[in-house]
Amino acid sequence: MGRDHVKVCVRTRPTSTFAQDAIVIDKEAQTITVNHGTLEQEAEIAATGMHDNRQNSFRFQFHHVLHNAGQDTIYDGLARDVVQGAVDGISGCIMTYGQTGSGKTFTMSGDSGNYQHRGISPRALTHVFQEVNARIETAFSVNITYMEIYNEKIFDLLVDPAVNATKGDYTIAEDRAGRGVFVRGLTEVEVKSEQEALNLLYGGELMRTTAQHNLNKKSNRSHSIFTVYVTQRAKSGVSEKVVSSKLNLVDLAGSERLKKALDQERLEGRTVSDETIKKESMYINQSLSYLEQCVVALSRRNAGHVPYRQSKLTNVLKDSLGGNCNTLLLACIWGEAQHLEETMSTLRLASRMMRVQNETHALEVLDPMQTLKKQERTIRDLKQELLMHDALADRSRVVYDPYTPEQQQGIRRQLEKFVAAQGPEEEEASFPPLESVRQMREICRVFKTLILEVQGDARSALLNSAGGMGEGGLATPEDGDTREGVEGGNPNKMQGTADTLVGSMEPDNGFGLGRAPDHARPVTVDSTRDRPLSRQQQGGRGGASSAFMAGAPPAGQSEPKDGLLSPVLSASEVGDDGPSATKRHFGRSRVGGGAGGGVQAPASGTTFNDRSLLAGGAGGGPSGGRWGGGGGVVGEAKSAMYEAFKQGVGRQLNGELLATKALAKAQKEGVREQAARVNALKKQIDQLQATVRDKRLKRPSLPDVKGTADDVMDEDEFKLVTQERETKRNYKEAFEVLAKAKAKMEASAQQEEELRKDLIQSFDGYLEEKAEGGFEEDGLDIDSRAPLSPGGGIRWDEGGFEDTGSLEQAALTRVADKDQNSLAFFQAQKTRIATRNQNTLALKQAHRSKRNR
Ligand SMILES: Nc1ncnc2c1ncn2[C@@H]1O[C@H](COP(=O)(O)OP(=O)(O)OP(=O)(O)O)[C@@H](O)[C@H]1O
Repeated sequence: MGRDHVKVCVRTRPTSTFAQDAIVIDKEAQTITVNHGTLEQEAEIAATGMHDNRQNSFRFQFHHVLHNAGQDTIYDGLARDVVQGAVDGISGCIMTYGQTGSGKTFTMSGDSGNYQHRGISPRALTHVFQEVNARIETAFSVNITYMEIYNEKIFDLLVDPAVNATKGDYTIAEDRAGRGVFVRGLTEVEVKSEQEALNLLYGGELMRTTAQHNLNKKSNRSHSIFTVYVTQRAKSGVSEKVVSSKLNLVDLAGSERLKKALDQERLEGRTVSDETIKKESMYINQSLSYLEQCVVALSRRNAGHVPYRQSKLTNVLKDSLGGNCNTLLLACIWGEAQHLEETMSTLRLASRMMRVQNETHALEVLDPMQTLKKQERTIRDLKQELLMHDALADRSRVVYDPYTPEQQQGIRRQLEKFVAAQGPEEEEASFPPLESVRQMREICRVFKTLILEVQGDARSALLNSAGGMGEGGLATPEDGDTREGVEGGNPNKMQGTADTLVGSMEPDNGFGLGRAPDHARPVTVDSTRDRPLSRQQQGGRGGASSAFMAGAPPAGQSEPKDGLLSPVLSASEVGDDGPSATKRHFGRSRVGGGAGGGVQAPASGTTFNDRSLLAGGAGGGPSGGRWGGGGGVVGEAKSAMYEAFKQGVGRQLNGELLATKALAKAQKEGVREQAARVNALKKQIDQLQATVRDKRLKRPSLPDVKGTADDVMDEDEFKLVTQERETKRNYKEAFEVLAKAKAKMEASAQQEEELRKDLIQSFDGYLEEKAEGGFEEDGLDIDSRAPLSPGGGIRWDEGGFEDTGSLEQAALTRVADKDQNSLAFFQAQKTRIATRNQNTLALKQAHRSKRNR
């Protein structure tokens, strides 16, 4: 076991405008000095020409400072050891930390379209499988999980995003003997090859971006954790030891301040509300600040309480921070002047991390199956030894199987003879011959039974004689006493059965039915009738209460000594609605409790509903995504591409959108006209009603035949009333037409929104596909439209039909010629692109069928 400090390295993102005056890197001493004065200080210095004594120069020392370093340097110089440790049985964790855009994802995952620029994760998988394949004497099992923590909620990246949306939150558990901290319920996939592992890595990344579209959450606003579990045991099966380790590859969310996050999102054209961004920033900052609190607590000489449980991130990383783990922190910084504040904060946390110490040792556990097998082998060997020993000692009658009832009876008869023997000679003759320790043990056991029987007989004889000496004197069969044993007038039988229990051995060598003791009687309805029922019993419903009513204690519960049946649930547990309602209540209160820190986690399906999707996606233009920034297509160029896309690849979809838009507009106009008609009719009704009312007030009253006054309508008034009735009918009809027209208009508007969203998504996919051209730079040309079938297939090309099997083979040969190790990466990319295309297609089809419903 060894104690090691967390290794901390700083990586600068290459930039042409590196703030050389403000950030001074000493590669020899591995230090960074930041000359960071506040704006007020600088203004003050400019105005007065005098420096104040506030510190504005900070020097940080790290294990490594890598300026303009390539991906190879990062992996071979830093990450390789951690991965090697994980294969050797010591868990490892590599974390990237820093502000958005500083190169965290580039460092961890790299460029998925470029083999040379692949990051730590794909390289680590190559490394792991190289070791697994090389160590032929060891049986490895490699399992993978991939998750992200977004707004303090865990998302499984190895399942469809829709599954995550319906699933409740996952729980974090700890297995001290094996895998350490893990997330219960997360999909864990066993992988047999590097390519399978790479497929999961890229598949998970694809899930992140798919969820980005569907849930409007952005991948760089979440923490992602890719975990590789390695279990190894000796193939020979001689050792029952199992060594477990894991490798956590953590890409943390951007650590910038809220204002910067807002500016950045706006710049990238992300179409979500400020509230959403604020909420994301709040969760990110909260979890990073808890991470910092843990690091501060751990960096103290005597680390007391470490607040791991405050956030999901720190809880999941519990054993990577101050636990049994080789931890490497890669702090990524952007060396430009405008990012100085973020750089300072990154360097501060990184330098604190330098003080954190971890304990590293391989975790060995015993495989229960192997242990059992080993013990079975030992027993078999020992039995053989014993047989040989018996044969040599002429003890051939010794048996090692359990004694049968007949053999036990034989011992019993011999012992009875021995007990009945008179004098030493008889005793000697009746003494059972001793053959083995096992036989001696069995003799003792049978002897014990005999003694207990005699004791029991003596006790019951005493009791019977005491009972017979009571009121009625000594009981005789003539007295009509029907007690067992007495009935037949055989005192021996009475003694023999009085205390012989059901299944006990009887003196005549058989198993008697005996008599169950009183205390062994089951509780009957009668026996509980007199007992007062507790409140819970009276109030309980369902299974538990019916068990009470039948008088039987609930399964698994014994009857309490005081005679009262114990309640299934305590009073506090049983609510008015019975036990199940109580459970529901607990469930709710637990949810409430889980939302600690004053912020309630979003209930699944609440935050990420269709409406928020519409709000984000239907913003009128293509969503920013990864294309919005980081050197991608920006602003006007992107709009121009979008326009071109609408006229080209997306023409059909755009045509549909325009037609639907026109229809929606015409329908809106129709609704407006119909609403005017309805309003006019309403006005007409009001006027008619007023006129009729007026007329009714003015007309004279005439006495009727019964002498009471009654209203008589003149012709004019009759006409008006008829007209009013007619207008009301027209109004009703017009209103119904209006309602139908409105419904149609809303459906068209919705269809328009969906088409627009489709168009934007297709555009995003189109851009991404274009960007896959990165392979071409490398000479690894992957055709994203070609079907991914190992046997090949036929595809349409400009020149006509082509056999893609031979094309694929040619591409593979080219890749292998260039670098044999890149084959798995190449294949995984093909799978990723094919999956992405399938996802896009499925998404479009789902939208279509929804629209047509
Ligand atoms: N060391 C580097 N060399 C070359 N390009 C880099 C380097 N670091 C970052 N980049 C480029 O900078 C851009 C932003 O990097 P990246 O996405 O890795 O940043 P990030 O810190 O992960 O940001 P986010 O928090 O948004 O995910 C990418 O286009 C990436 O290719």
